[in-house]
Amino acid sequence: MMQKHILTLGANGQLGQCIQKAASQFTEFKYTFLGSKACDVTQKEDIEKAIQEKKPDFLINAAAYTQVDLAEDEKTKAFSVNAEAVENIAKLCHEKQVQLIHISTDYVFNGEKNKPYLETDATDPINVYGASKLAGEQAIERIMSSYYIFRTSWLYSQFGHNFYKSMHQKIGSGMDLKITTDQVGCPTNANDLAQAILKVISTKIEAFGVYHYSNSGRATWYDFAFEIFKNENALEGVQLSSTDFYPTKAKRPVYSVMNSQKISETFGVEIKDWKISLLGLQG
Ligand SMILES: NC(=O)C1=CN([C@@H]2O[C@H](COP(=O)(O)OP(=O)(O)OC[C@H]3O[C@@H](n4cnc5c(N)ncnc54)[C@H](OP(=O)(O)O)[C@@H]3O)[C@@H](O)[C@H]2O)C=CC1
Ligand SMILES: Cc1cn([C@H]2C[C@H](O)[C@@H](COP(=O)(O)OP(=O)(O)O[C@H]3O[C@@H](C)C(=O)[C@@H](O)[C@H]3O)O2)c(=O)[nH]c1=O
Repeated sequence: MMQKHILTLGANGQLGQCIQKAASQFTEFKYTFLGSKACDVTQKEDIEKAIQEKKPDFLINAAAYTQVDLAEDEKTKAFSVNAEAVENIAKLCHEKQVQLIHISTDYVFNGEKNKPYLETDATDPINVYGASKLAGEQAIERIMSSYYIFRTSWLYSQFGHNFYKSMHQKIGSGMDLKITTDQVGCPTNANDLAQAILKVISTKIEAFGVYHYSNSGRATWYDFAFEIFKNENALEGVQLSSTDFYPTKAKRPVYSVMNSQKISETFGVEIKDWKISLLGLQG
């Protein structure tokens, strides 16, 4: 049987690098990884060329504009990558019968709920990044049916820029760190997400649609920072304190814990506790 081919765009970002790493555990597939230089998703002809040349069965779109605060001032750019480019990807995937795997965010919700968000809950983004990601989701839903949209939250890993790495860099610095308790969500190890994505594809179940995938449990950003330093026995080396207000340009949802039961029941994807998964990365 012909090996199925997975094309990943935005391959040098945090998730893209985690997918490259996870690929070694899913050897039944052939892979192509293209970064933003090889395929700029805002250029329709770049996507067209990549699909034409590689003829993938699956396209994972790991490309995104992810700077939540800057997006407030760069609305056009955020929408260009997170919405318009996604619309073109969806059109081309639909035309060429490529299954699309797209990643979205907990920031599509307004945070007014107080129990974990379900896929069926109403979206209502409160910042530009969230609005641009929602527009991307809606374009896919309008254009095609053979898609997976995985909404995830608070991604971190050994790759790229993320909260875990910025805290880690402060170990032993003696710095005064004030970390907010004003949001409750769930840190998610991007390596776990990468494995979940490949696992879903490998099941061949084809139950398309929107799925929530995060690690389990709940945390504030302060809890997350505390756990990072604790795991390194480094609580002494910084001045860590909590604050209930850390001013930022973009508003963020006060509550964005997601319920990942649907993906777990449909595909048998394992959902790890966030503290255990973090320890796995640090231990
Ligand atoms: N990070 C997080 O906390 C969360 C992320 N998500 C979603 O998960 C997905 C992966 O995020 P993550 O890996 O963390 O993000 P990163 O910012 O680490 O990676 C995004 C990648 O997209 C690339 N990219 C940006 N613009 C373009 C473009 N025009 N053409 C091609 N590639 C482009 C970037 O490349 P370059 O740097 O060269 O521009 C970068 O490599 C995204 O959809 C994001 O919205 C969801 C929830 C939480
Ligand atoms: C650096 C720092 C941040 N904070 C606060 C600011 C903010 O409210 C919160 C999180 O900070 P960040 O800006 O790192 O995280 P943020 O960019 O909001 O992370 C989000 O990224 C996008 C891409 C997503 O999709 C979301 O799921 C989520 O992961 O922590 C502190 O309280 N103290 C600090 O020293």
